[in-house]
Amino acid sequence: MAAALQTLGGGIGITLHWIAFTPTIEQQATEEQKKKWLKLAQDVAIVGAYAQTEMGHGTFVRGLETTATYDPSTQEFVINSPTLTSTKWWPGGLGKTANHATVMAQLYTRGKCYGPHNFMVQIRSLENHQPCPGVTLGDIGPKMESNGNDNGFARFDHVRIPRENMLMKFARVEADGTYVQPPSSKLAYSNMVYLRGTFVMSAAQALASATTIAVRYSCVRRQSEMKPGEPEPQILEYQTQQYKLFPQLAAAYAFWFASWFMTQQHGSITGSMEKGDMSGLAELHALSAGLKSYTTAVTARGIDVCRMACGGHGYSHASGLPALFGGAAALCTAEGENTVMMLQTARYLVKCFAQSQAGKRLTGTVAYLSAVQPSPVAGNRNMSDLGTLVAAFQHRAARMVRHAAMQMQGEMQKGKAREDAWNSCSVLLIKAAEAHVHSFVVRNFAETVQTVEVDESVRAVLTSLCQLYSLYGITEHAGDFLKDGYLTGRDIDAASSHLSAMLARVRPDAVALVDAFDLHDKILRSVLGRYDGRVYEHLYEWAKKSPLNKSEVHESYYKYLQPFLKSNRAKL
Ligand SMILES: CC/C=C\C/C=C\C/C=C\C/C=C\C/C=C\C/C=C/C(=O)SCCNC(=O)CCNC(=O)[C@H](O)C(C)(C)COP(=O)(O)OP(=O)(O)OC[C@H]1O[C@@H](n2cnc3c(N)ncnc32)[C@H](O)[C@@H]1OP(=O)(O)O
Ligand SMILES: Cc1cc2nc3c(=O)[nH]c(=O)nc-3n(C[C@H](O)[C@H](O)[C@H](O)COP(=O)(O)OP(=O)(O)OC[C@H]3O[C@@H](n4cnc5c(N)ncnc54)[C@H](O)[C@@H]3O)c2cc1C
Repeated sequence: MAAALQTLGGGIGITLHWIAFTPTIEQQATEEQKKKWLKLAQDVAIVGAYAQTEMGHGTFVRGLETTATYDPSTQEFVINSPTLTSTKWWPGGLGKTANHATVMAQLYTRGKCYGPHNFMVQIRSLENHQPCPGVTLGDIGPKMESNGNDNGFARFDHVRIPRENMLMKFARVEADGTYVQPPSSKLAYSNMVYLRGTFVMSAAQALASATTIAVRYSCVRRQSEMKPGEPEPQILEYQTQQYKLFPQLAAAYAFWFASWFMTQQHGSITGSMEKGDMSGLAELHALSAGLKSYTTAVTARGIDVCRMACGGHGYSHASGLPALFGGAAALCTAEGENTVMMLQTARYLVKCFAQSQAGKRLTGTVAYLSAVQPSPVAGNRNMSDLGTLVAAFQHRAARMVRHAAMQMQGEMQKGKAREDAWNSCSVLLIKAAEAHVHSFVVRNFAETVQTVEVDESVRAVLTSLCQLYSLYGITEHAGDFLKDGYLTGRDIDAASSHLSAMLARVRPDAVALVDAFDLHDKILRSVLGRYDGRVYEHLYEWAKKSPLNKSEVHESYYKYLQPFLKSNRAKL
């Protein structure tokens, strides 16, 4: 993944060739079509972009305006951008790098629209890289981060492609224009499900990078006096610094383990789908959408906490943290904007809740929804027991899902249309879905630390990290757990004091825990996070290389400052 994210130099980028274009061929092309394009893509004999989003639509895929109209007389599709807002906008590599693109377009045949489908379109000449006839291309301009990637725009003016360029593994158009339905219309979205799943690992890696930088730097940096007259301590000795960094470190491990589960689930469910069993698709979509949304949001916030914990040097590009934040922030929007994705998970939860109310036994990641007792059993809980912590998160999620679903039912009973009831409860629905994903991450973390094949001393450290992650979640969201009395004020106090104990428990292993991510300096690209800890010498060397230091007196002095100073002095 790190290699794939490596751009080939400023201004071009083939990240999306690897993580979106090539997987789309793998997942949506027929065997015949794979023979034609897959090896070319894998050998980078062609470079591709995944062109779905348009200037006017990103979230609402069914609202995309690009058209692919079938012409049976020539057995071709005509790809067209009918409006300005239909201009493909954002796809990575589309501006200057790619010579092919999978284009998501509304399929029209025999005068009827069959919705969004993927089409292979050559966009640049393989001889001179000039845009193909009818294709207008360009870069969309500077962005918050990742300016090495040429996110681009594309317009199509009645560009003709052979019928065989429709990716036809699921849906097909016959030579005479007959449309053949896919097993599910959502299979055209399969690449997005796959990519969302990979974002969970991207988030874990990003948070692992940020915590590696911040923890290592917090052992190098000495500041202030903890006791008068004593030497300045490492800033990691301050409990507040531990409270900032260790929950992020624990989350990095939690998300890393969640990405293992996501990858395994994706493999097994898509394996079943290959055999025609579509039953797992809804769960896969809900899990990938929710995990992508949750992990990328927590990661972006967590990276900024790490940046702030490193003081002024954290704000310098020398730390690598601003770039990491910018990249992680992109993950919150790309591949399905986080709010919309979490609402997709909420939609699945409401559906499952209704099924469980109707007596159906739920399975998979929602099984707990039918098993959790509505009546709280208050009492002195053992807040250091992982089973107790997992049960608390599941009870919280089940209560919030039930509450949101019942609110929606209540709105509809008052006569509101389902869509209006949904919208007026969508904040509750989002919070319930977040609680659901949070409970999954906690449960998965606990199950992984209890079963992973490691030395018992390592298991003990991972168990402490899992307790820390869970206790942090409970104290940060205490109101959710207190609301129905499932946890008492005493339980929350116990959780807080146990959390403090866990901070102190993790401290001696903090550097080992970040070293275990095994992120090379070349990947970290951070003076503060250097493995050898020689921060100050390298910070000075880094600064001296700043372009502003190429000359002792910068040309701007002669152009602007000198005349300005002169005129001000003349007035004295
Ligand atoms: C270490 C790294 C550190 C930092 C990072 C460093 C660098 C990174 C920096 C820059 C790079 C950043 C990113 C690069 C990576 C990737 C690039 C990005 C690519 C893209 O963004 S590609 C475009 C992505 N676009 C989207 O995801 C669009 C989102 N919208 C949708 O998916 C759909 O429109 C939506 C919202 C699901 C709605 O679909 P629709 O309207 O058709 O359905 P409904 O809501 O009506 O639901 C109907 C029904 O269908 C079910 N369903 C929906 N989707 C799916 C699905 N995919 N699979 C299965 N089922 C689906 C839904 O559940 C409903 O079912 P029900 O009726 O309830 O039974
Ligand atoms: C770095 C980067 C790389 C990208 N790479 C690609 C790529 O390679 N290929 C590609 O096709 N696209 C790519 N994209 C585009 C990306 O997929 C879209 O930006 C994303 O899907 C969001 O769509 P949008 O930008 O239209 O935002 P909108 O959908 O307009 O969202 C704007 C706001 O409206 C809210 N909103 C929208 N719908 C709803 C709803 N139903 N309920 C509640 N709130 C809603 C959203 O939550 C959001 O806050 C990339 C984007 C970025 C930032």
